[in-house]
Amino acid sequence: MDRAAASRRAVEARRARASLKRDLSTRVISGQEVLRRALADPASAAGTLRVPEFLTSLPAIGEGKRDRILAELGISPVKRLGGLGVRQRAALQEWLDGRLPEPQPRAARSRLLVLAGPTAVGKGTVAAHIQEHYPEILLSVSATTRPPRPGEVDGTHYFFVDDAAFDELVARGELLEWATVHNKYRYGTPRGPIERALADGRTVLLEIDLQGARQVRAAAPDAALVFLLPPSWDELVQRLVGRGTEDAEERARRLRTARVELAAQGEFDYRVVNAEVAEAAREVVELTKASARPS
Ligand SMILES: Nc1ncnc2c1ncn2[C@@H]1O[C@H](COP(=O)(O)OP(=O)(O)OP(=O)(O)O)[C@@H](O)[C@H]1O
Ligand SMILES: Nc1nc2c(ncn2[C@@H]2O[C@H](COP(=O)(O)O)[C@@H](O)[C@H]2O)c(=O)[nH]1
Repeated sequence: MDRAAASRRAVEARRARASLKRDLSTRVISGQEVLRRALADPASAAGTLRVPEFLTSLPAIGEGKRDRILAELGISPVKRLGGLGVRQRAALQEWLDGRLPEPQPRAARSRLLVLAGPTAVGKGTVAAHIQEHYPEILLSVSATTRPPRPGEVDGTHYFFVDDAAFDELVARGELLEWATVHNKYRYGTPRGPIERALADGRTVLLEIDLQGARQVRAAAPDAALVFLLPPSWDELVQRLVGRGTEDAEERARRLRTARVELAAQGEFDYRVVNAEVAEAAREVVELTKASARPS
């Protein structure tokens, strides 16, 4: 293999291990399953994961605890999961089996998932990707008083309504949550389709702003809140400008809100970086899969 190919493979392997560690820490995958994969294929992402990294990716294990476990099991910190000897594997397996079950994350008890994040981070793009590639998940269609952008279709992207119609939706209690976003237009989540989908056992995704996410948390404490992050602030600005749908004044207004939203990311159950749309969508969907598990 030439040097370039070897370096590409090394980058891919690092990415696969990072993704596995994320899945472990969010309990999308169990430690037992990772160990099983490592033993089945020592060259896989699981097999090439170092034992200390594996341990600290497990919920509630910090560096101190990790070092005590390694000493207790007699495993050297340089060992990879796929390179463990028979006795070490057995010791690690026994230790994993003996761990108290972790409390399930919030998502594991809910099928209502909220996707929020600053303007232009890609919420709509990621949500659209999910709608196209994972049709089993219902993407809620919001009502808004904002006028449609070119190409936006009533009933598909939003229900575009005037102020009087929005007032009626609020008065009749037909919205699960609503907010004035960026201090300008009102947006709200119609309650009916969500309640019907949840009653049918479907998972529902809401793409809404921070104020709405807080209201959903209050109304449905089991809902899982996911915050979508940009790779950097500059990239966020670039995406907003590149989208080309707002004038300079509106962009400035949205970026002011973005700073407030970014400061609130700690309120969310999960954070997903949208560097690449399909990968971010996959991460969100993994959370919805966890959410579909019976508690
Ligand atoms: N991973 C990505 N890499 C590069 N560009 C992206 C990525 N995700 C989204 N974009 C682009 O960024 C722009 C903003 O995306 P989008 O409209 O989905 O953001 P949003 O979070 O829904 O914004 P808003 O809250 O303002 O409605 C779009 O032009 C989209 O194509
Ligand atoms: N609270 C709610 N916020 C919503 C809802 N639908 C969309 N949004 C958020 O509004 C902004 C702006 O959207 P845009 O389409 O004008 O760019 C964005 O943050 C959306 O997430 C809703 O039903 N409730």
